[in-house]
Amino acid sequence: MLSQDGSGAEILTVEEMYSADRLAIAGGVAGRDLMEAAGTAVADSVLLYESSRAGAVLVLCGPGNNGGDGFVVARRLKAAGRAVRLALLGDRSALTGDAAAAAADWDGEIEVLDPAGLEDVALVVDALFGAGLNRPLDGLSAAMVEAVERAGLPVLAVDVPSGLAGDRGDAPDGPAFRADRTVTFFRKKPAHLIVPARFFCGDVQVAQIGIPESVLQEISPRLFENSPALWLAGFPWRPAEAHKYQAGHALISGGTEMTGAAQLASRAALRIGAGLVSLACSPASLPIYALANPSVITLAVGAAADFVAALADPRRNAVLVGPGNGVGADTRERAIAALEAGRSLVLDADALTVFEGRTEELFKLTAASAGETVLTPHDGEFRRLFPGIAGDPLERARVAAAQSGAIVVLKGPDTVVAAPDRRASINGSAPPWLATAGTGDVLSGMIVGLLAQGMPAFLAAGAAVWIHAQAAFAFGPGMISEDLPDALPKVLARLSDEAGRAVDYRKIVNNFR
Ligand SMILES: NC(=O)C1=CN([C@@H]2O[C@H](COP(=O)(O)OP(=O)(O)OC[C@H]3O[C@@H](n4cnc5c(N)ncnc54)[C@H](OP(=O)(O)O)[C@@H]3O)[C@@H](O)[C@H]2O)[C@H](O)CC1
Ligand SMILES: [K+]
Repeated sequence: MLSQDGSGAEILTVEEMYSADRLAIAGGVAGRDLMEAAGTAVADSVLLYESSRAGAVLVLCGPGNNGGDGFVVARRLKAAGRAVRLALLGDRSALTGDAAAAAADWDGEIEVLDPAGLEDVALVVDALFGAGLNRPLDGLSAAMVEAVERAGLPVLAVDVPSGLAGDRGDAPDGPAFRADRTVTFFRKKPAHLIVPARFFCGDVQVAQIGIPESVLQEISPRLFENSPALWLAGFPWRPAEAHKYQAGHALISGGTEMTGAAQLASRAALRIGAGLVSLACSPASLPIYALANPSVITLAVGAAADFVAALADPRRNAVLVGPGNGVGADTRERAIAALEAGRSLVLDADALTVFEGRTEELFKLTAASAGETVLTPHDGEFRRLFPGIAGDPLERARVAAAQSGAIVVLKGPDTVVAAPDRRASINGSAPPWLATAGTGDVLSGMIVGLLAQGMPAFLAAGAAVWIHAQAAFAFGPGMISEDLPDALPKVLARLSDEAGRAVDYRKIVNNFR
């Protein structure tokens, strides 16, 4: 599942985090040591980033181990010479276990939580609730959130901003801190990545606190942060001795009116490394495609039957139907032909819309197909194709993948790639300017380009989503879709260095010198 190194891409649910805790403690790590390391990591983050602030750090401690972390933070900051105040929600006598031990090591005053007592405060450390939040904030904690917000004070959240449920990406049910920074432990949770929960966390830092990596074998998480750690080891770099047929052949279905979409997709498929790209289009639109895309093979295809003929060539091993194809029977027939031909297939845009209200027919075909299918809906297409599925993007993509037997790419600022076996990746960052016309066509072209090169669909979709966002970041604001395919090589070059392939390419260049 994970690339060989698998370094740190896993995302753990709250339940899995508690298991990691238990497994670490069962393996001989003392819970108190975990808490000491957690609190120290938070204190270090304050000292590193907030040292400029005059005024007191106010540590808000809750009744559990999140609060226990807070006692460690306060003690460490005080020892480092920072002005620190500590306020506890509930009674000190109610503290148990590691939290009680951490409180016993605190030699300062323990105030009662007081929304009115913020005047000399420069920074709030939120150690009220973390993984254990199980209901919306109310009473004093809710009042505290409001008072801190009104005072405009910066917040550093311990593990998860209080008020946010760690496993959910949707907006919190009640008040929640809007943290400038969150320090979490061992691995991120879904709330740290899924929009809008992610926006309450600010900059998320992951601290290692002594939980051994080996616990992951036992937990075997199914959720990952989309990053090269997940798929770089399986990225289809072109070997030195390769010829173009070894890098696959993508067949892309082009529309007659909207001729831009398939061109963007074709260029992107070539740029991501497909050996050949054939663009199947109507005879009337062929000159438009042929003139504008010299490196793309244009295929005159009239009725759907001709598209079936184009699929007869097994070398055309990956297919994309949808971008600019038009919402009509012909598009649906092309998609069905590709599914029946058992090719690796991306269905995007119109090829999704044409199955509205006909998902049973689609799912029968995707389940029966010998090839892997990738569906790439944006939110609107998703809701039309899967009207009955509710929840946050992660949950919805997972349910749709299970129902359709396909890889589902639910596009958004936190694009989720989900597989039928519940594996899923969340893309943690994409620039706002990526949401512009045509970028979806480029993405679907990148996915089919990687499928053509034999990359497994779950990893191909993840790699394409991540590289797509990075290319957009690299280009910067003002980017339009035409810029994206040509912005890919820079990201690929960076990745090839990261993959340690740089030596090969330099060797090749030196050979030709
Ligand atoms: N491996 C790690 O990640 C480590 C994490 N640590 C820290 O431990 C917390 C989790 O601690 P836990 O005690 O399990 O839970 P919390 O401290 O988050 O919550 C404490 C209790 O608060 C009650 N609760 C929940 N929601 C509310 C609410 N809205 N209002 C009032 N009270 C609430 C609930 O108890 P109930 O009995 O009332 O249900 C919670 O149990 C984790 O976040 C890390 O910060 C370890 O320190 C180190 C290892
Ligand atoms: K917290």
